Amino acid sequence: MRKPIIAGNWKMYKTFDEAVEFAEAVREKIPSEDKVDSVICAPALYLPTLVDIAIETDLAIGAQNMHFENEGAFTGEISPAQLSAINVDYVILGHSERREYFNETDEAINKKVKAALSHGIVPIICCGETLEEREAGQTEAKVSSQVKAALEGFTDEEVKHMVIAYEPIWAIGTGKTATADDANSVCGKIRETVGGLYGSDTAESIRIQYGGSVKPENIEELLSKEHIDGALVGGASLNVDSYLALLNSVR
Ligand SMILES: O=C[C@H](O)COP(=O)(O)O
Repeated sequence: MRKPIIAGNWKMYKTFDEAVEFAEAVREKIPSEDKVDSVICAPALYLPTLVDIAIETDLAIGAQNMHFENEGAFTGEISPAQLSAINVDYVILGHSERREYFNETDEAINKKVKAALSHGIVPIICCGETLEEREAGQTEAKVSSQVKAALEGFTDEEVKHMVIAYEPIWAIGTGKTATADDANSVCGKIRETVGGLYGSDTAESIRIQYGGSVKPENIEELLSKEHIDGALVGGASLNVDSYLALLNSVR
């Protein structure tokens, strides 16, 4: 039985005061971590404060990106060592916005996954197809090649602790959600890909989220599907009531 994981991705939203207000409002209302892993991935400059607010609660804090080197002359970047030193638990890697606007490659993402694991940070590895790729029948090939590239060179145990987020790019921030059956089918293919690389035990253990216009109104149906173990949520994670409703949708 895989524990659901619901992660909010705040992207480049919220001022510092808004972030603090949100974390203070939700911290005592997070469902038990025995039931669901509840994560907020916030802009980097808020992370130390949010980690402090979330300490000794069931809320976990994540970053939205990081470099793969521990230190160096990389202006503007943040390292895995810096994130782990402030007790950040998760990091989103390879989000489609990073791939598209910041030229992140599969190779860099693979290095980042390695770096995250070596610092005890759980990577949330994103994959997903464009509308053109979907219409050309290339969804499975695209997603599977992204997953293979990101997961190259690990042990079974390491892979079991990763999280994969399937986010069809055409469903991000558009209000269009993949149907629960379509999302489940692609998440099932991702599981098969992981199984082909690391065996069925690992495939059954790794958690796969769906992301793309997830809201309190559609999360229950998504979570009811066999291969969907949670959600990576943008817009609907920015509001206290809606974030808590997403978490409380886990039965
Ligand atoms: O990382 C989150 C996704 O990009 C989904 O964003 P959204 O829920 O606003 O569609």
